[in-house]
Amino acid sequence: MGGPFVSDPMLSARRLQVRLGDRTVLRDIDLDFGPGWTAIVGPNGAGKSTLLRALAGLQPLEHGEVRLDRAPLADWPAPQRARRLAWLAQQGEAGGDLTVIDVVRLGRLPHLGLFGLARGRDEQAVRQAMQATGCTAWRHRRLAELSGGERQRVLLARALAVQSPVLLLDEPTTHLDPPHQVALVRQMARLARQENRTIVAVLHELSLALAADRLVVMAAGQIHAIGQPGDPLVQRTLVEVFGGAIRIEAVPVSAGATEAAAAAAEVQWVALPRL
Ligand SMILES: Nc1ncnc2c1ncn2[C@@H]1O[C@H](COP(=O)(O)OP(=O)(O)OP(=O)(O)O)[C@@H](O)[C@H]1O
Repeated sequence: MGGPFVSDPMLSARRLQVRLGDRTVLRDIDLDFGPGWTAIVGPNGAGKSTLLRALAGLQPLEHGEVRLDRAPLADWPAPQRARRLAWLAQQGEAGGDLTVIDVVRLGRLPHLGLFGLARGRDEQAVRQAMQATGCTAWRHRRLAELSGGERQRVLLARALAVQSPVLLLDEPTTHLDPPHQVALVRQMARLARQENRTIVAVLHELSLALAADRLVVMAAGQIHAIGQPGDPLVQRTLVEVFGGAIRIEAVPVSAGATEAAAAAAEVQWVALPRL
């Protein structure tokens, strides 16, 4: 997946423009997303979350259009759209009195048949999502009682339980410890490569983002570069938008614990602070 255009996109944005208050926070965004996982990176305030919200149909646009499976997002009936596109918000809600398993089951709501009856397939999806995020053991605890990282894993499980072809994740690694960050990256790579899912994740952890199939580098409401993590132009732009505060290095894949994040690649790219 190279530039902004992908041959058979699941999700497309054309000439997106968003104004918030008196500021244009997204300007003329053209992007296509097909099967694979894309990381959106850039400095605070670059417009990453606004872009993800726009892609999810949650952000009013000044102009432009988002298409899901070639049809305008606004034309999709809500349940069909919710089956095709799952979303993890930046700041997960506390969840009130709901237990973990009930929260994850919410991910199956768009699939429920007549009278809201859950089928075996729904329970299997819930089980798999809880296993993938390591929250099976707390399934009967209340979401409100969990730590920040535990809650994030439950909300991730809810998004995974949808089993949607398109998955939009806003800072999914927030509060996660390193093993769970790596597990999530492996999970995204697996879903993208083995199940052909289209995954778009806003990430602040640049070394995790550099394991993606494709990076979108944003700053000041615009896209500054798009390409594979090994692309020198993408790497140069990444260093530039962060004001030279980072450097990017190649690490041989056999070098250690983060090996799996790079999957089939020969090297893994890591971003290090320039101290
Ligand atoms: N309601 C609002 N009114 C005016 N400006 C807003 C409003 N909400 C957000 N913004 C501005 O829009 C810009 C983009 O915000 P956004 O949350 O998309 O950035 P981001 O790249 O996700 O940032 P971060 O890395 O800090 O999460 C920021 O400059 C922010 O200050």
